[in-house]
Amino acid sequence: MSSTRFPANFIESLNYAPGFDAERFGFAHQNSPSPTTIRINPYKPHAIYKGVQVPWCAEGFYLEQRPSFTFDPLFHAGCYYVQEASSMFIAHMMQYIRGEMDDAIKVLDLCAAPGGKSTLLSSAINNDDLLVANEIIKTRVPILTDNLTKWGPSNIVATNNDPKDFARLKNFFDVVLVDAPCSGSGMFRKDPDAMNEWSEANVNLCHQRQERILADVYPAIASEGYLIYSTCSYSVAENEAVLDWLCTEFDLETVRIPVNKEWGIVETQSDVNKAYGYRFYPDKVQGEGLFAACLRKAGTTQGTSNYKNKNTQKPDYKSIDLLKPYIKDADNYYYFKVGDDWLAIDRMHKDAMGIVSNNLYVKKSGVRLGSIAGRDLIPDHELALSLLINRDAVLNTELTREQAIAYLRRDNILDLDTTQKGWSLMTFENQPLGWAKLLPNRINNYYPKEMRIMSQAN
Ligand SMILES: C[S@@+](CC[C@H](N)C(=O)[O-])C[C@H]1O[C@@H](n2cnc3c(N)ncnc32)[C@H](O)[C@@H]1O
Repeated sequence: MSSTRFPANFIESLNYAPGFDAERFGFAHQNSPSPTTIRINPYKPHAIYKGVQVPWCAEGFYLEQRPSFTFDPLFHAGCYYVQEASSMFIAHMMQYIRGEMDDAIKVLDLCAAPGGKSTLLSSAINNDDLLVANEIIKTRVPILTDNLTKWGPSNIVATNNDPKDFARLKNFFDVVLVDAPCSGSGMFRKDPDAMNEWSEANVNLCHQRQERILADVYPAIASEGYLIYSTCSYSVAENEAVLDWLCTEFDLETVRIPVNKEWGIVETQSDVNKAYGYRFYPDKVQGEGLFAACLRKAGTTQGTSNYKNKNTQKPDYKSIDLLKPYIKDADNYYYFKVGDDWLAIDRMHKDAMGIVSNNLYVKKSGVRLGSIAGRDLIPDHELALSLLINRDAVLNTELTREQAIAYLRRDNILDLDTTQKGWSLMTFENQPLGWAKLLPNRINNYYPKEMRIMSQAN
């Protein structure tokens, strides 16, 4: 048996990492393949195949095989997200701390693309809560917003900002998740190419960047609010050492998260401040490498509620009345315009969204409904996949699997027997995929070009 070739000094560098067992760790990398896991969307219930449950996440499941997700219409409908099992532990942390807070909360996912943890946080919070999902790298924002669109809720705002911009929102967020960019050793089994990037020097650079990101966002955490910090690195420098630095530099105290011993998670404490952290090793859990920790900000910080918020849009009741039939519980939403398009967000999030959009670069807020031409709504893709759509107000056309794949490729849909005319939701197993316009002798496919299936294999 040949052994996995880890980068030079990698194994030695982990000798003091809590719970690290070089032999078992090497064996797991050589002999046990990465499990395939999905997390189902609780807002889009569907009888999809569910395997064995991920111990720390009620919505996570191990699959026996890796199917072709690209050619599963339910994947495109947002019925589930393909996510590595250890990462789902953030849902367990979020549920625990959500239980400690009574009122509606505002949550920030600071390093959010492609959106795995944003969709996970979205499932762990209430409708009264607001999630802001931020990504610094502009080219990574579309994948984030596409995944949020597919997931469906309307209580999410996506932004494209540098962490330092969040200093403008002092004491604004009750929970901040920093899923930090890291040296990536936790992904070595799943993605062996990641080993080429690893070096001790890079671990140190990552450590410095992690401190910078955390220092930048710290002012945005509310008094008595929570910071969840996670990496997919095994290195102490990127994990426990960062906790020690946080506890020394800022008014933060450790939060111990209850974990079941049988889950195989290693609970650690940092050297100096004894801050709790949770380590995942592939030889101890069915999942990849992860580190996660939770800290709480002391309740003494003086905040300001004097945020920049100049929301001056006057309501256009004629247009809003035209939109309302398309929306379930339509009076619960605030309707506003961006360019020609109408958007809707839960009424209780109007002020918070106003503050966010006056201070940050917003790329998506609530649900984009579409534009109004004459007395008709030209519906947006976001509306089709959202949870707020009133499906009784529009046509619904059910597709076979082959037709659904053709639709998702933006090909012609063959053998579609329909006498109905107008805008229609195209559905597969009753789950909306997007819009098409049914015309007397053809169908116009409005599935977004940039989201279409490109791959030819099926
Ligand atoms: C570990 S990934 C996030 C994965 C994501 N949370 C998920 O679960 O799908 C780290 C993210 O941080 C972003 N990032 C890179 N450099 C950054 C910086 N200096 N400040 C903030 N975010 C950064 C990356 O673009 C990347 O999207």
